Amino acid sequence: MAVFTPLSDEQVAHFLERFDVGRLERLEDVAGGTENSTFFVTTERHSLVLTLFEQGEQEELPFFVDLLASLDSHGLPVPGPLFDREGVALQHLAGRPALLFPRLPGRHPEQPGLAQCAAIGTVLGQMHRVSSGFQGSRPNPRDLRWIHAVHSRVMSYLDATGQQLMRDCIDALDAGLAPETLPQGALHGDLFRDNTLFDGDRLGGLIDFYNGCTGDLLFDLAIVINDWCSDERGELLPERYRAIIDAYALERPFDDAERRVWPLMLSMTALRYWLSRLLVVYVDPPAHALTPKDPGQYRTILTSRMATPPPPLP
Ligand SMILES: Nc1ncnc2c1ncn2[C@@H]1O[C@H](COP(=O)(O)OP(=O)(O)O)[C@@H](O)[C@H]1O
Ligand SMILES: N[C@@H](CCOP(=O)(O)O)C(=O)O
Repeated sequence: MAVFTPLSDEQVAHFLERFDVGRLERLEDVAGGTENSTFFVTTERHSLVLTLFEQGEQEELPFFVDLLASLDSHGLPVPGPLFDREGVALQHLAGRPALLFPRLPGRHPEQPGLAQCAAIGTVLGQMHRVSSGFQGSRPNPRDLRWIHAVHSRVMSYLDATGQQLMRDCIDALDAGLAPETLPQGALHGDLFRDNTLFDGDRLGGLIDFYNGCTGDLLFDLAIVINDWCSDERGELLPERYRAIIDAYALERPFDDAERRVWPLMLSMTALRYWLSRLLVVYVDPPAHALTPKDPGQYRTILTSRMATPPPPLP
């Protein structure tokens, strides 16, 4: 379930009066999602999504509004926030910060086909190309410094092999990644399949930008590759990999530093999710009872990335 703060039709009808969207026709709770309360809102003229922010860094919300509005203004398929008649996007409803978005079409792809992989590579490359000019700043909260800061909190929950894997990965990142300077820009920060919508092979859009930040563009691509292209054993699926990488490179070619660090970036983002999932399971469970995501999946992916270098970037 993903409605932690229920809303009545009356509350939402009253809220919508601030916007030029027409009268409320239907309000539905959205079952998916993990952090915020999400509602589908149908008015006389629009299909919308209403999000109430339940947790997280609420002072960061203006950054997310600016980022989405900027990407939307460049014609990227993202839900650009709606502004009310006074030009304000960020609202309050039922004691929570609230945003209203257009509802994008489609469903999350579980087993993405090659056309879907190419589409996500293209749009991520386009997004990175325009986002390098984005003026906002939110340093990546899940970078190498974060890994250094939190890994000791989960070590005692790992067996000896897991501890060694984590140490070896951090040592490799310190030696090979830390000294490099990579192309920068705004990132989605969590572009898993379940943060995309597809109508057949047509990309409906990218959603859930609440891990959005600024930093190494390659970090974003590595997250996509690990989620979209890993099999049960954590190994890369070569056809999906090629489809994403080639489509991305046509939009934003890689530089030499990115080619050098690519294997490490895949390991780093695998470690980032292994760690964040371990923290949820053992250290800092969320306030709401939800089934936690399996840390073991990302341990398996990291083991594979550390053992087998990926095909090089073009
Ligand atoms: N703009 C949108 N268009 C269509 N569906 C959306 C949109 N935003 C969210 N959703 C739906 O709501 C679900 C939860 O949204 P999400 O932002 O991922 O929540 P959470 O931050 O709680 O994980 C998504 O999986 C998707 O089905
Ligand atoms: N997609 C992530 C969940 C979001 O990451 P978080 O760091 O914000 O918890 C996953 O699959 O673990």
